[in-house]
Amino acid sequence: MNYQALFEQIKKKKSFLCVGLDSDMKKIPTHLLSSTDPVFEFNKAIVDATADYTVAYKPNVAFYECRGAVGWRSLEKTVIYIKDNYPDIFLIADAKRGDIGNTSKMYASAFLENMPFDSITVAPYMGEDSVTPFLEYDNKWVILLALTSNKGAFDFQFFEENNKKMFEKVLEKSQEWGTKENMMYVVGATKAEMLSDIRKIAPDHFLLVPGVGAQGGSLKEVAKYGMNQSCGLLVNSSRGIIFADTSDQFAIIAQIKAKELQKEMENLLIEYSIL
Ligand SMILES: O=c1ccn([C@@H]2O[C@H](COP(=O)(O)O)[C@@H](O)[C@H]2O)c(=O)[nH]1
Repeated sequence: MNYQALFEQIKKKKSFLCVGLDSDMKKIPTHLLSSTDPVFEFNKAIVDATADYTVAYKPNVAFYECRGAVGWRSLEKTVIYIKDNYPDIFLIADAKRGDIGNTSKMYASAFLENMPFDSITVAPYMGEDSVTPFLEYDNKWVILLALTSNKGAFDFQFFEENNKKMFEKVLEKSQEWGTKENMMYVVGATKAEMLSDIRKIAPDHFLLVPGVGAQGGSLKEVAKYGMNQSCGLLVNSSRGIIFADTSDQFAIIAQIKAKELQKEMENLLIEYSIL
């Protein structure tokens, strides 16, 4: 999916929501546990309930990898199900990969070639040759960690040299490798006030913004400081939607939560003249 197609989806659905499929086996509703693949059944129900309100899904690979081959199979079935049934929805592998070039090539092939993901999150720490192998696929995206939502972000990302913070250097330098058509950045909703400075360095790029819902970030603040003329935002909520309820009503409650966020997003898209 390219930049314009993503923007068209945002306008069509009046939403810039990304639903995070952090499908922790320990939280799967008990009535699904007797099926052969409870995580896939859970994801399928969540996807069918929320697809009208979201433009992206983001399975966090950790929740699948931790279960070995069975988990990988659930992940693969989930992304194939989404691509087959909702082909216009943007798929993010939240895998936070990045290694020497020769190894990054293998990670890129795993997620962008052998599974139908549109994008993958990548850690920038190892620099250019660790990132560029992910950029070799047409219509696929790298989502580079810039300023993360967690407390540990303050350990390295604010390190300053020549008046430039490390995350600002990441935003600036990486624009030599990719463009707004194949690179996005992760910026945590918990640090929304930093978005206006980030927009000075990356005015046009899409930003993947996790941290609303369970981590307490404010959607309003994110839109106020981060929205650009093409919206430029994919705001993720995982636990706040998929585990809002863990009874046999989980899918309908997830739908209500996704619809609430979509409605808030619609109002913000109107307020900032995108719709
Ligand atoms: O800075 C970051 C980068 C990634 N994440 C991931 O996003 C989701 C957030 O889940 P919630 O349940 O909505 O808190 C999760 O997969 C994180 O690993 C992030 O939170 N912050």
